[in-house]
Amino acid sequence: MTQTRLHFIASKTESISMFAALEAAFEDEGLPIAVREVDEDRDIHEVSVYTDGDEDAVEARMKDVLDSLALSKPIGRETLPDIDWVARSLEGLKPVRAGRFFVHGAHDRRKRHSGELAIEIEAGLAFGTGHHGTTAGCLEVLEQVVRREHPRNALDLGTGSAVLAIAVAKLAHIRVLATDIDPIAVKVAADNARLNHVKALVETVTAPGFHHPIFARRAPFDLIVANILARPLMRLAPQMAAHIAWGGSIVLSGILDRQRDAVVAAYVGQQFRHVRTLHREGWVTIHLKR
Ligand SMILES: C[S@@+](CC[C@H](N)C(=O)[O-])C[C@H]1O[C@@H](n2cnc3c(N)ncnc32)[C@H](O)[C@@H]1O
Repeated sequence: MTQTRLHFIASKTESISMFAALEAAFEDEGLPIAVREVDEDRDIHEVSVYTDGDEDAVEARMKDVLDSLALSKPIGRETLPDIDWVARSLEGLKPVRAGRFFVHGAHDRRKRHSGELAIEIEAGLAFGTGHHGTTAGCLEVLEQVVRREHPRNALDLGTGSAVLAIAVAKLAHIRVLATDIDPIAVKVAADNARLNHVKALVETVTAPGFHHPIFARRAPFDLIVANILARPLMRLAPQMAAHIAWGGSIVLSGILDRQRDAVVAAYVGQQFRHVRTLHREGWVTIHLKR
């Protein structure tokens, strides 16, 4: 699919506030946004929004966001060549260490250390190589929760590449239900579970939120991890409460720093109590218990 990059030049200060404002504006669509330093001495930065949809509509919303910050910038367009960018970017990915986990591609198998829990991810078309602050944050919190609480029945909602489901299965040796709204991600998740020798423990299912008969069979869970986004997570709070066992833990991410209080409030309203918030690269991972 052809992608378009819409971009403009800004100072560092402007680019920081624009990044946050654009991320909020395009949160629901999940459009990738990037800031890169062009020339540090002259304070030139470039802000880009990537879309494979209606670029006129995206440009109009970028202008609205610029207006709301009283900024006016000419917006340029670049049509990106038709390349499998996920596959291309994976080739150059460095492995990630989060807690005891070592998440790597096939090319870094030899870098595994003994004592580490290695997870091999060839994510391809699904999110979750471990590089994003939200995934790494979940891995770190999950390690602590599993060590302390010894869960026996886990759910990874919004599994993407299945990186988190694989992590829980490898660490706790328990069954994990791994669900995603996107059937392509579910196929990738199943392939990754097989690649990591936990296919017998990780069951993959396509489901939006909790809409699937499997939840009636598999709930209540004593551990739920969901790395989605703040708004869907807030909407899901009552159903999370309905599917978690008393004393169980939930680990939530995909939440920006400034959205943390609203998400915690939504879950406190469902009789969860806040245990810990981990901050990583502008994102938070929240651990709550019921
Ligand atoms: C940010 S990725 C997280 C992937 C992986 N769990 C990780 O932590 O790296 C979010 C995933 O959630 C899925 N998703 C978004 N909304 C969902 C929903 N309502 N129900 C199920 N999956 C959803 C997306 O398709 C995507 O694969």
